Amino acid sequence: MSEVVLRLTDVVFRRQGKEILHGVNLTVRAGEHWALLGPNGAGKSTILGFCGAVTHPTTGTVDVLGGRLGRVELQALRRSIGHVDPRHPLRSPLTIREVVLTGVTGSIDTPPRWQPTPEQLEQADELIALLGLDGKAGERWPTLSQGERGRALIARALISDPRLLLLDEPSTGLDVAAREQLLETIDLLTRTHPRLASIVVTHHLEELPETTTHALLIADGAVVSSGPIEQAVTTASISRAFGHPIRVDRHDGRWSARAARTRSTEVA
Ligand SMILES: Nc1ncnc2c1ncn2[C@@H]1O[C@H](COP(=O)(O)OP(=O)(O)OP(=O)(O)O)[C@@H](O)[C@H]1O
Repeated sequence: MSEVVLRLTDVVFRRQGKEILHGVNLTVRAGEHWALLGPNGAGKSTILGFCGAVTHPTTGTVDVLGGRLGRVELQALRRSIGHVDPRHPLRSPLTIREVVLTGVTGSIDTPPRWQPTPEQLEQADELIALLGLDGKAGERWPTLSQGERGRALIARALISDPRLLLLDEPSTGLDVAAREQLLETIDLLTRTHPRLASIVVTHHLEELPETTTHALLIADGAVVSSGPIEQAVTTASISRAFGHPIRVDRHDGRWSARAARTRSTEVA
């Protein structure tokens, strides 16, 4: 079996007298691609905060890349985790190439007096091409579409050669074509980076990459189902998690969900 990249054991999280997570278990291994699914307020971002070595659990343990949160230096751990956040707080008009290079420095802006090595520049350009942004390396952040920004941020995350890639609602704000291009790119990573493990957070089954292997479905801070995606994502589990009768389908590797309605003709 592949090595464990991430393990959450009996994780409980309390804030302001409220229990937000009630004992979550999750084991992610190298090469696995997880979806973290659930309705608004279920606790997805909170779980992603542990995976990204950003927050500590109240009780329970979180082991990320062999280091236990609370015992290892978080900054060092974070360098091995690629975190793609669509709300990336960039203010200055960096070019795509510069944005990708901020993945080397782990900063939002290019640090003063920092110069990339020729190898880092070459790697940035290779990733820019891999992410389908060929010929756009010199274009500036404010002029980019949401889809281009998303792909630039994935290149930024990959330049530090992470073992774990976290994608927080990567399709938010994308039109259908941009979403499909992004999903194709994420699928491509399974071939170019076969050891990489990933976790995609989403509310929408339609936004799952075809290459998703596992899913953790949560509702109200508790696990509804977890495991290989075909077992974890079913009409019953999704209906339970979202508190509504939802029919789940899969066609050509892609998932879809819609309300399970009884047609009036069938009722008659
Ligand atoms: N630091 C905090 N203090 C108090 N409550 C918090 C804190 N962090 C999260 N919560 C609460 O915990 C619950 C889970 O939040 P979380 O953001 O993890 O859910 P989510 O599944 O990511 O939701 P969404 O899909 O809306 O982004 C919410 O009710 C939220 O208000």
